[in-house]
Amino acid sequence: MPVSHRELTQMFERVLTLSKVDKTQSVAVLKSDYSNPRIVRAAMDAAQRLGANVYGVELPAFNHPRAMGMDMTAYCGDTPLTGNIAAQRALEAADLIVDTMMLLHSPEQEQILKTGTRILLAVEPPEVLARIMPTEEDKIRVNAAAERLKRARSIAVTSKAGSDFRATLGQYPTVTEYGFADEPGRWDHWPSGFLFSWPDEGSAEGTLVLDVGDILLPFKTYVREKVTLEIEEGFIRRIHGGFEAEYLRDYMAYFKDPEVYGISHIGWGLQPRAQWTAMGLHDKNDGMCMDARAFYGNFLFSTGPNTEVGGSRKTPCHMDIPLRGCDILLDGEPVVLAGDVVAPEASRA
Ligand SMILES: O=c1ccc(O)c[nH]1
Ligand SMILES: [Fe+2]
Repeated sequence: MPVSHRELTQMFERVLTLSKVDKTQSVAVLKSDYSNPRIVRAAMDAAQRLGANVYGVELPAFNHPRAMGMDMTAYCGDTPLTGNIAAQRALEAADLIVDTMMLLHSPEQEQILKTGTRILLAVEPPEVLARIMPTEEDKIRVNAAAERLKRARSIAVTSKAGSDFRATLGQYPTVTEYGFADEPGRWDHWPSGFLFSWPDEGSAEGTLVLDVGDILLPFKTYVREKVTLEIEEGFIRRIHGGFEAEYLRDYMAYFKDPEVYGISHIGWGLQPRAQWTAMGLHDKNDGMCMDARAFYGNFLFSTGPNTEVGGSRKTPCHMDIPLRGCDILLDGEPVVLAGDVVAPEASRA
């Protein structure tokens, strides 16, 4: 439902406070032609009310001629910031950037974070921001799960639908998303509440079955008939099923890039305020549907780029695919069983 400007500003004051914004800080609000002006205004007002030095960085939108759709997660890598060194310097000067245009999965984001600047992505509709306000408790739970994932050397995912996937872990870092950017060099996304890593290169193997009700992002569709992905040596080798399988095959083939079939970040959702059902109540262009990525107990896997953790796959095609009802085991020990979080205890809602 609609959120008033006053409430949206107060929400930003709360989340920027959690992100350690105060009168000692400088805050840059990064925007482009397609940013939600209400979010830009609320972020600017809230940062000023917290006493920070506030400035705006506006970049002309960048449309890649082959990108399809409006979802910024669909076509990754090049952004309105790409190649604009002066704007990047202006952003690196900030203690915190509120990103209302999306730098995620771009090399520039990593370069900026390496300077110690924090980045908070905020592009979802105000109603979603309000329903999934981040809390210190979310941080504690996500970090508890991250302590377990950091130690893991293998992951196995199975489901009644027929998934039987495994990979080794350790080559790449664990990434947490709990909704506020409170530590130097941290990127986070409001709203969120999940964690992930990447399979060791070439180690992802087996089958992932997208069952009825699972979600395909950025298509923003619920699967209606099973799609089976066969994975060997880190890459999807076969996609079969009915219409959705054909649609996914054709969509990925469009990029004419073998790297689109690489398995990207894999992890699970820990946000009880995110709902599997929420996507059905929004238009495709309302936002990127973080409910689907963060809902409690999902297995979220993705395809394509791994540049944000130093990988070599800089393909633009990125699919985020959350599955319900999976068992997720780390080193043979369950963290999720039948789509419910079972361990570590400190991560359970
Ligand atoms: O918060 C996000 C959003 C998209 C994505 O691919 C990862 N994390
Ligand atoms: Fe993703």
